[in-house]
Amino acid sequence: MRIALFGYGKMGQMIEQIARNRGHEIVAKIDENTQDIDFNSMDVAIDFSMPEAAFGNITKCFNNNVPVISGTTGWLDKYEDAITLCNDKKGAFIYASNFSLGVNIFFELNNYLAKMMQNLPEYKVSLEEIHHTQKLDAPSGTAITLAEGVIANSNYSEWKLDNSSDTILPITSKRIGKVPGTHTVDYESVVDRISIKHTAHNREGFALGAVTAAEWIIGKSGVFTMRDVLNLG
Ligand SMILES: NC(=O)C1=CN([C@@H]2O[C@H](COP(=O)(O)OP(=O)(O)OC[C@H]3O[C@@H](n4cnc5c(N)ncnc54)[C@H](O)[C@@H]3O)[C@@H](O)[C@H]2O)C=CC1
Ligand SMILES: O=C(O)C1=N[C@H](C(=O)O)C[C@H](O)C1
Repeated sequence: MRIALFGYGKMGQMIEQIARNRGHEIVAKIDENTQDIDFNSMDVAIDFSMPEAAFGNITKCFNNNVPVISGTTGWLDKYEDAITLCNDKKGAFIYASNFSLGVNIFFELNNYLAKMMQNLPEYKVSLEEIHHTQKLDAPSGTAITLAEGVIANSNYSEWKLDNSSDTILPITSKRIGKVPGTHTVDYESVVDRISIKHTAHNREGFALGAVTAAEWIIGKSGVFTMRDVLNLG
């Protein structure tokens, strides 16, 4: 498979390593200075760039009939526009706030736990995410997906950073050293606490998930998620 990397930072470099080990070819490494892009040279694009760059990169790929795997976070105000364009162009698209197998299982667990806790108002929910100090967006995309999972299965109506009430689900973001990504969901009552936590030890899981998604999307058209790729039901 001929892969073009949109963004060749920490994640782009990790994806290159995993993709080569799986027998794929990296045909382009695109960054903010790239002038000419040969879209005919690629079978699939993987975008791990920056919040302000992601939508433009995705748009160019759809306009050139290239399937897109999108891992960049912090651009979701334009997500619906990306879906519309993908459908108009009969393209293929997967966005995931987190491509790792472990986090996608964690998402399922989070939804299940939220359903079980739905009618137990004595438990207050809160989310915490910890990442490295170079991270540009807060809260993390993963924390937003977790919050959306809780909200869909509870009486909370919205999430906010560092702000809570009976209807506002609080998210706390911490930036510490080189932490690859740690997410915790807490249910706290006066008598006890239930916590679920995912800790990434490195970036390999994110990169492997993105390459697996790229392998999976070849030959398909439509908008998909990691639930489809991982067959999580
Ligand atoms: N969905 C997931 O599983 C994961 C998502 N991420 C997200 O991926 C993104 C990238 O993360 P890192 O690699 O750690 O960041 P990074 O800062 O190390 O790399 C970003 C790269 O994007 C490049 N870039 C800037 N403008 C560009 C443009 N117009 N086109 C192409 N490239 C451009 C920069 O030159 C830089 O090298 C972030 O949004 C992060 O939150 C990170 C890890 C996992
Ligand atoms: O920027 C990162 O590093 C990460 N970003 C993603 C996010 O915002 O959730 C995924 C992962 O936690 C690492």
